[in-house]
Amino acid sequence: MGTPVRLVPVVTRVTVRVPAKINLCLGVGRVRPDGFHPLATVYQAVDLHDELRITAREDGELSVAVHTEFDLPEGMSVPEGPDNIAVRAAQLLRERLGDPDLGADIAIRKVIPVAGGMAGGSADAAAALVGCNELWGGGLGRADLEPLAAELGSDVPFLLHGGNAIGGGRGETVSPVLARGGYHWVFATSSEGLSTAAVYAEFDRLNPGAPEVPEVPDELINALRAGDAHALGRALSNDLTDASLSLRPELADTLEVGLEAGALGAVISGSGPTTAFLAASEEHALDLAMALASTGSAADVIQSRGPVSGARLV
Ligand SMILES: C[C@@](CO)(OP(=O)(O)O)[C@H](O)COP(=O)(O)OP(=O)(O)OC[C@H]1O[C@@H](n2ccc(N)nc2=O)[C@H](O)[C@@H]1O
Ligand SMILES: Nc1ncnc2c1ncn2[C@@H]1O[C@H](COP(=O)(O)OP(=O)(O)O)[C@@H](O)[C@H]1O
Repeated sequence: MGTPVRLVPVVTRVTVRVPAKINLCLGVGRVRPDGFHPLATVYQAVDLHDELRITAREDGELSVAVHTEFDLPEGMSVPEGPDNIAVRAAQLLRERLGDPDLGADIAIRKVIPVAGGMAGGSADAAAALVGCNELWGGGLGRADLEPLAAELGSDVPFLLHGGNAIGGGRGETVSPVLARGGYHWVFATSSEGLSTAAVYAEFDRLNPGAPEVPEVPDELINALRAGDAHALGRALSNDLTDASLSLRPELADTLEVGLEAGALGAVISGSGPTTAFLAASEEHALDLAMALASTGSAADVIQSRGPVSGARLV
């Protein structure tokens, strides 16, 4: 009989990369009794990544430090404490694993715009689930992490998957879309964030007759199946557009500039205020980016590609 063996983590530090998302279509139905809206959306994960470096601790402490690569929208901050959604994700996983001594120092390098409609917080939550599961030897598979992800936020489960996927329910049920091709995007960010809850509330005010069951347009699925960027550009849609424009009218000008500069399609990303423009090629994306940057209305103009994978250890 020797001394009891204490299980120690196999690794002491992991790095996880996690993408942003856009909604190629966002069908929104009438608000449910629980306050959420039924959605019929197609998510695409795009090549704009946050990176989380997570170091194990054995004293049950969870800390977070955030380094942003850009100026935050006015009046906006990313919490560096228990309110950070990456910390909430780690806490939830720890409860699921049932060991209060599990701890971690989480360092987030933020590249995804904050409060921009690109799910940056949700992405960090998905990354923290994947990273801490590895670090703590949790042994949970993606299917086990999904319910935890859904508890953290409606679009967290998609960030575990990535690619192109249909989102149903309140956005948390995710099924992959058979799709072909890669797409070139240009994003125009804003110096002012938009609250998701405020945009949904404005949607309710503007749409008392919203359908109970929203639908994904066939044209969009067909465009993705065919890998046809021109058809995809024509099929982009977002039921939150009027609500976002009602709160931020100047976004209409940005959409117009991109379309006049030849974008195949333009759409507000999720609840906004980031706007997304589809280009036919890398060169076309550069032309669009220059046209958008020259107006000076965007905080930043970013070229990107999609689809890419979800949260991954690197
Ligand atoms: C609009 C979307 C489109 O993908 O993306 P973002 O623009 O935030 O990136 C999502 O629905 C955002 O999902 P997420 O940001 O995870 O929302 P949650 O944390 O679950 O909810 C925040 C708030 O948004 C509202 N909400 C969210 C989802 C939903 N289907 N109906 C809602 O009404 C509720 O008021 C809720 O309190
Ligand atoms: N790790 C995080 N990254 C970004 N925002 C976070 C994070 N944790 C909490 N938040 C809070 O979430 C809100 C922004 O959420 P975010 O996911 O960036 O926007 P959106 O829902 O528009 O995609 C802000 O109020 C921010 O303070």
